[in-house]
Amino acid sequence: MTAQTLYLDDALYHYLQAVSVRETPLLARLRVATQALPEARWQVAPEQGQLLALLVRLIGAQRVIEVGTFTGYSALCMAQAMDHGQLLCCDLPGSYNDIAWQYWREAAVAERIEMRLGPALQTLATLPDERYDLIFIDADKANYPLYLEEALRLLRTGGLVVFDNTLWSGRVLQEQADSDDTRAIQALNLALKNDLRVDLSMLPIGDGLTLCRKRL
Ligand SMILES: C[S@@+](CC[C@H](N)C(=O)[O-])C[C@H]1O[C@@H](n2cnc3c(N)ncnc32)[C@H](O)[C@@H]1O
Repeated sequence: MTAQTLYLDDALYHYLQAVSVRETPLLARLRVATQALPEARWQVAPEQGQLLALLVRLIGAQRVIEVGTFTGYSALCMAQAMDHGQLLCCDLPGSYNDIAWQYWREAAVAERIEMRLGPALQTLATLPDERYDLIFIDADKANYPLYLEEALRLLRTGGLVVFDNTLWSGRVLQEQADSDDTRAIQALNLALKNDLRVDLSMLPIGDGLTLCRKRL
């Protein structure tokens, strides 16, 4: 029996990337362009992007929402995995919005993406119940518990909500949390453990990725 998830040192992590990540040249260019920005660490890891694309394909997602788009890397991964359908991206206005559109156009997926700029909770509140297949949450952490409630309203039965950063660089271990973001992620993780509305798996990939499948 495997007793514990394997610790990945640098060598093993690079091996995992080398043998499993199929990043396209366009995604690689977007990643390199993003690395030049001060907020570079916001972007998901390539293996996370690839997992999101796999999830889109696994459940045949056609209506997808992303909360937190930045330069569009995770959105591009998901959009390219959709044969048809629509990806709604929620973000705040920023110079990185244009970078996202530049790469989405180059990938010929721009026509299946809509971007709404403004606080995502306000955007989500305008959307209809139980219409969406997959929702990826990767924005303001302090609102994660509220995003869970909105996601469960918006998802169809069997739909997936995916939260990024649920290990929060280890800060989830803090007994006296030093920020609202940390407290919110801790609260979300604890609540999900016993939330019978969802099937649950927390993956130690990237900064922690939690998958929740809506049961009813
Ligand atoms: C971690 S980055 C997203 C990274 C992106 N998923 C990727 O892989 O490249 C978080 C994004 O959330 C956006 N954001 C932060 N607070 C937000 C809010 N209240 N509503 C909408 N977007 C927000 C930020 O502008 C930023 O672009």
